[in-house]
Amino acid sequence: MKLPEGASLVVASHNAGKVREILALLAPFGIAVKGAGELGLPEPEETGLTFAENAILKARASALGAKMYALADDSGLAVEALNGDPGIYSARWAGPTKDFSIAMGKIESLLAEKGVAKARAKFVCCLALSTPEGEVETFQGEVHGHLEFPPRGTRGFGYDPIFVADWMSETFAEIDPAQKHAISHRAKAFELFSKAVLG
Ligand SMILES: O=c1nc[nH]c2c1ncn2[C@H]1C[C@H](O)[C@@H](COP(=O)(O)OP(=O)(O)OP(=O)(O)O)O1
Ligand SMILES: [Mg+2]
Repeated sequence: MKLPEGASLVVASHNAGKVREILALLAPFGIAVKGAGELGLPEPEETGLTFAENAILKARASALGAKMYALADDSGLAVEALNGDPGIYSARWAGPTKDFSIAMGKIESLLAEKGVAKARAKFVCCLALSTPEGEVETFQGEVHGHLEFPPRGTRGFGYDPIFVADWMSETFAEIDPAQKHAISHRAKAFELFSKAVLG
């Protein structure tokens, strides 16, 4: 589907780090963008069992609530040796206070128990666009790499301080945001989204 000329878009996320990245990716397209928070839209319960299901339910909730086009992002870190955990539960592993040092510590201890060093992992991002009527389309991207402990870097958000992409030596929290936008799971999903919807 195409975003109609002049239509504005709600970014259906309550995660400030994510919203910052999506706004940066959207910036070159000159679309009027609003945040779900500023429109007072609720944060729906993420009852889906896949990234796509959760992205769709978040996009629909904002689109129907605001009567606007809405773009949602469901994403997470999947660790191979942990059978893909935390996966769609990546935000929930950080607990109600959203403390990612707890979540990263949990991954570190689970890997230590298994005796796994430099665990293979990937970030996954599924973007869902909903029309004001609730018709949806999804776009998914991944970036592959491994985990390093202890966490390093102060940029980015979430699990960025332990993730090192293939062919890189710095974590996602150490690199320039522009470098992350060149290779990230979110950037890859956004590339598919922008070609299909904004092109
Ligand atoms: O680029 C990333 N760099 C580091 N960590 C990341 C990234 N992308 C997702 N993640 C982790 C943290 C985030 O909290 C969780 C997504 O969970 P997810 O439910 O999709 O988002 P959320 O609850 O934080 O905000 P919201 O649902 O309102 O969009 O995965
Ligand atoms: Mg969430």
